[in-house]
Amino acid sequence: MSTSTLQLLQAAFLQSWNAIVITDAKGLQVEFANPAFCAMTGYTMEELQGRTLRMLQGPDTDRAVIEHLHQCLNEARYFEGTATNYRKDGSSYLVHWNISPVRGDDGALTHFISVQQDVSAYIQSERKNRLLARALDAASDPVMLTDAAGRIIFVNTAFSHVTGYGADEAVGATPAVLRSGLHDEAFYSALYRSLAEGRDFRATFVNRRRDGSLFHAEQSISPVCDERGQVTHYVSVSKDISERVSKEQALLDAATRDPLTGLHNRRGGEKILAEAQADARKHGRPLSLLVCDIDHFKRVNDRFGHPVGDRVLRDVACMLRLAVRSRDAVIRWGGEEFVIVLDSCTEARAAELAERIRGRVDAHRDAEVGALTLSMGLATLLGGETVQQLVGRADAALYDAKRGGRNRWSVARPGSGD
Ligand SMILES: Nc1nc2c(ncn2[C@@H]2O[C@H](COP(=O)(O)OP(=O)(O)OP(=O)(O)O)[C@@H](O)[C@H]2O)c(=O)[nH]1
Repeated sequence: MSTSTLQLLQAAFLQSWNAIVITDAKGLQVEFANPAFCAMTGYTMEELQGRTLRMLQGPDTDRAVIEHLHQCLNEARYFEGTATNYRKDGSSYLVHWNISPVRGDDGALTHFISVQQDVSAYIQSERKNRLLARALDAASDPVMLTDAAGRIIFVNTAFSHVTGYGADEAVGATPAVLRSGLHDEAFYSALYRSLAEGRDFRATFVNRRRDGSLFHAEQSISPVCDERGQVTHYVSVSKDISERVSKEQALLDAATRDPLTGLHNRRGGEKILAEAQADARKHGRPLSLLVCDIDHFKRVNDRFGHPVGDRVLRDVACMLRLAVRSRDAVIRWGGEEFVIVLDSCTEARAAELAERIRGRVDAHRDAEVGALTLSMGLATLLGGETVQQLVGRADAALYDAKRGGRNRWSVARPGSGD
């Protein structure tokens, strides 16, 4: 070997970032150690030379690894392992190392060379990652991680529990699998804008489970950036608030529903009417209103008692509900009076419906009460008319029907409710 090759090998040995140590053929006494090895162990070359590396072992050094090492040395075989070692100052570190036998030209074993690496920081960060992954998995709220392209790379157990998608199905898919179709484009534009600007996006999402059912989730989506500020991932943490929403809905229903008939009550009805009027104006659609009143209802109460009167109210409510389209709102306006809001319905069609309702109720025979009839007032929204004016005209038409002999319907005249 030329002098320059030898010099090169020596420089490589001395300058290597990896710790290198060369022992005798028994693998016991140190013959050479490079500066990286000295730095890692805290011993000087002089302190190491001629001594065995057993001094690096301590109470936490894995015995099984050391036993395997001895076996390899005895059999002059390659060894690789990881164990806790101790520096001169007593502090410990995790070392991953390998040992290779070195043979002379005649094939006889002359030395062992060992290349070592302090892997404490790596193992610690691995352990921390595992701990974090376990903590995320144990979290009671659903967590989802996606890559920068929006592909799901992790979901926790709570996510699977809430959505019905197992990790194996979710990973590789996109969060679009949860889309309910109930959010408009403006919602998603706000979401994408927020994330593109590096800001968190928080909102109540209506999501769809794997079985098709819907759930409400308070969701927070945050971009995660690398050291250069490039988005690498998105983290979504959510809270299933379906229970809260259904409780709120029940409270809202209690405030806007009539407990006897299950129809909208006057409060809910007024809101529906106001919205229907605004909608009709905006889209130039016709809006008709039917005010229905049970004839001589007082007599029902007086003759059969209040509970029978209640039951009759429920039955009439049911007949009205069945007579209209699902988009039409039936409201218990008060007492024995009902209002039907007929969206996109002309006066002519509303009149047909009024006659159909009248006929059905008239043909019905109540098991206890016998015959029942309804009187109705019909009004169709006029240009510039308020909800109050519309209801006023329908009421006036109802009054006409009552005066006209009951069991009939009347159409409101313009200006009749004033
Ligand atoms: N059972 C029961 N009766 C009610 C309820 N709300 C109002 N009523 C009764 O409905 C009756 C309405 O009587 P009136 O306003 O005189 O009207 P009517 O007897 O139907 O006569 P016309 O409307 O003129 O045909 C009253 O006896 C009220 O007590 C209710 O929730 N349950």
